[in-house]
Amino acid sequence: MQQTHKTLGEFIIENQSAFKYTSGELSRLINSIRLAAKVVNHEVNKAGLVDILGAAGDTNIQGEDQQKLDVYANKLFIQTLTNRNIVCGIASEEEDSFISINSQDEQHQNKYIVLIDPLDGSSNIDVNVSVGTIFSVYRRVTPLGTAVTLEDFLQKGSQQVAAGYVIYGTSTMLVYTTGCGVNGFTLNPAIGSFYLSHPNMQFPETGKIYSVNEGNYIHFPQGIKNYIKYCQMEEGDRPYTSRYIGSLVSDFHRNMIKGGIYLYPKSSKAGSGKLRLLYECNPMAFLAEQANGKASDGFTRILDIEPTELHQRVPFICGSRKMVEKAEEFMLKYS
Ligand SMILES: O=P(O)(O)OC[C@H]1O[C@](O)(COP(=O)(O)O)[C@@H](O)[C@@H]1O
Ligand SMILES: [Mg+2]
Ligand SMILES: [Mg+2]
Repeated sequence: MQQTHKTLGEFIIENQSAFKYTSGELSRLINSIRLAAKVVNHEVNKAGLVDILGAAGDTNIQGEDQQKLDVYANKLFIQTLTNRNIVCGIASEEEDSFISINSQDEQHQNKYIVLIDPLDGSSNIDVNVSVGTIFSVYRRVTPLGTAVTLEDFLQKGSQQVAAGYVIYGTSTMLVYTTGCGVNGFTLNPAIGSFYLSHPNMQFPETGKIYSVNEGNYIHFPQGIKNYIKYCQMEEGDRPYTSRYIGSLVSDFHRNMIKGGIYLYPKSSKAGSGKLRLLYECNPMAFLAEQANGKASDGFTRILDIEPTELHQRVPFICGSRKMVEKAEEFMLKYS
């Protein structure tokens, strides 16, 4: 990475005023995510994976077998955000309930909460395929200096002040928004700095890639079945290419660069879909909209959904605006 690219730190300082929400505290929060991501990246890539690969032998509240790396990443992000005394609460895919971080000392009246999927794409961990981390940041709604409550976490996605992901792939990137566009930073592992490599990332208005687990096809609503057939027809700009990595972060990242649509619909197997609203769909939807893309459950804008519980799942359709609108047309017409 030539030195010409500015570092994440330089970018934040330069854009302090420009960002809609960036405050010094929020910048320190993003920097904490960056620090933790570097350590997780090291573990994901280091030779000594034997000690943190494989199943941890537990299951999380979702009933999913926890991989050691899920547990390791979860502990690391929670520790980093707690020790740097930047947030007043954390909710994680790997924790049954939210964690209240009470710092009673006066000067630390932290106002931000973080919801996190510490390791996204868990099924890829043992097979050396890219995985990610997803985070979502809100201002608390209950009084400063008190213990956070569930109300602080059950906010609509439209209330987010920041959201982003880390992708541990052929290179490691931090991609985030604070409400004024999406910027991507690539880690130069030789010196441990993230450099602005993808300024102002935008979804192409349309694309030729659709990402869905077609193994669930027979369980999909009729509208989704018909949309998938539409993608495969020899007509107009189609057939599209099917690309599905099995890691939301990786499929989203590729589609944002090349143009495409990601679908995880509800099905007779997964009644509300698989992805969690608060720490997967909302942050990815915020990023999508900030990059001129779109995200819905097939009918409702993801960022407008009123959350009812911490780990609730919703159907998720996200990507290039025209492709999402076409899928919504099929959902409206056939479901
Ligand atoms: O294997 P499936 O059912 O297609 O699900 C794949 C999806 O599940 C996920 O792995 C869910 O995320 P977690 O790995 O964090 O549980 C997404 O990253 C991915 O898009
Ligand atoms: Mg996930
Ligand atoms: Mg996960």
